[in-house]
Amino acid sequence: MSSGVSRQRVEQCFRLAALQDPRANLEEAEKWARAVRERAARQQQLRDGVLLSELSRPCRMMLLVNPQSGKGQALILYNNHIQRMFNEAGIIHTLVITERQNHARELVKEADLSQWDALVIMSGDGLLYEVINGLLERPDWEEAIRTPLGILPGGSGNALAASVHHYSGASPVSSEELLVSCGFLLCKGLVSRMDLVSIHLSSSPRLFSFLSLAWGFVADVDIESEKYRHVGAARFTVGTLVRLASLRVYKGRLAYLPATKDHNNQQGLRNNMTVHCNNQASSLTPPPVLCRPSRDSSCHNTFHNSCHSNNSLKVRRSESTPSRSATKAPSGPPDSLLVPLDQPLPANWVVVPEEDFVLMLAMYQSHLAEDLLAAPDAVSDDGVIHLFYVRAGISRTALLRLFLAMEKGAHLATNCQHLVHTKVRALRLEPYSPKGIITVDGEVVEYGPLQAEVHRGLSRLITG
Ligand SMILES: Nc1ncnc2c1ncn2[C@@H]1O[C@H](COP(=O)(O)OP(=O)(O)OP(=O)(O)O)[C@@H](O)[C@H]1O
Repeated sequence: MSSGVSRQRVEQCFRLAALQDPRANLEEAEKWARAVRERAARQQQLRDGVLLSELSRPCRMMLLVNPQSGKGQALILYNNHIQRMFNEAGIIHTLVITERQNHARELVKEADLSQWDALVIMSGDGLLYEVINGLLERPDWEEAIRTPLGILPGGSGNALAASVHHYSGASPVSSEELLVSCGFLLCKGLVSRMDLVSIHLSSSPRLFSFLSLAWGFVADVDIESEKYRHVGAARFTVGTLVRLASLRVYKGRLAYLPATKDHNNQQGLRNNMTVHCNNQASSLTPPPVLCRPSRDSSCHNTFHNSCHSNNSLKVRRSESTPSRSATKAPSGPPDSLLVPLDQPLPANWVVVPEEDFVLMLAMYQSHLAEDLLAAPDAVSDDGVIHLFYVRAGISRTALLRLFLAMEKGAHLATNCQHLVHTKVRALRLEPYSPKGIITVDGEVVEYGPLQAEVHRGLSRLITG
């Protein structure tokens, strides 16, 4: 009744304004047409299952801010941009300033989640990692992990924020504009599903990752560039150049369970808490694509799907800080595709023939950092791990070209014969090199054998 009355009033206002100022007619009509189009598109997305729901109004958010993230400006950015935006949008939010590592994790483990419509993180990706793993450590994890999560970029990597912006269809923007864009998307409050990947390390509890798993060049740059944090996102460029000068080869065995056509066809069929599994399905995998010969003489022939990846993210590593994998194991769903790490792989897995790598990167969101579009066709809940690896033998020039192309997501079109991209549902990595770095969501974990399995749409993400 009241909404009918208010709609009548709005329509009258529109007609009145149109009559009074004919010059504004076109502008006004375009505004209305845009609003109608956007609403229709949103409703279609809700029907298609791309969007799950809208946040209820008024909305109550817990906003977790890491004041140390990025250049230490997160609170200033909140005061300058977010506070007013949220107030105008009628979002009731409680600001929680994190004080130390694992503070956010402890908070969400204990929180009465019925009081919150969403948990929003204003920081780099590390704080969201803590929140997700904290939610999955709760006895009521099945319900808790469905709490809508939001991200506001406050770090120097901001990969998830850049991915959310990308999923909204908007063009790339600068850091501060990214913050405003993500704030706006949070105010819209449209909720999608987000894949999580469970990761087993040899002697640490299972952990959950929402962004990436890296070994070799990418992980090295990520960690080594920590010392250049003061230059912001440019630290990855500096780190890449430094690491290129001392390019290394890593030995190991990589194997994976391919994503199947069957699985991809099921994209519209959403399964809340379990992954669609088909252990018999490797025969349905698309045949490997022979890459076109590259004009770059440093690249040799190979097979497999084309493509590749890059570098970066932030990471805070300190000897006095417990490692990411050192905390209590989350509960969470079972891993139906994995056998124990010390057992042979199931027969339907593919073992990569090469044993010499420059990098391995598994991505489940589109961006590896604000300006690194590593997996351009990834969406938040496609149920696949985008696996990239670069075989040894690539020249420094070719590797640099890949990273530069990645800024626009064009690395997949460079036809580099050393770059392989394939979509998988699970993987196992056994490094042979005695030393190295492995990162999960941009931070260091125990170095050694590991395996991972994607859990489709396990969590909820506000994507706008
Ligand atoms: N007040 C604090 N002081 C120090 N560390 C904190 C504080 N609050 C949270 N942390 C920890 O900082 C770690 C890194 O945070 P996060 O990744 O969000 O930011 P960042 O490292 O600055 O981001 P980026 O890598 O994008 O630069 C998290 O693991 C978190 O536990």
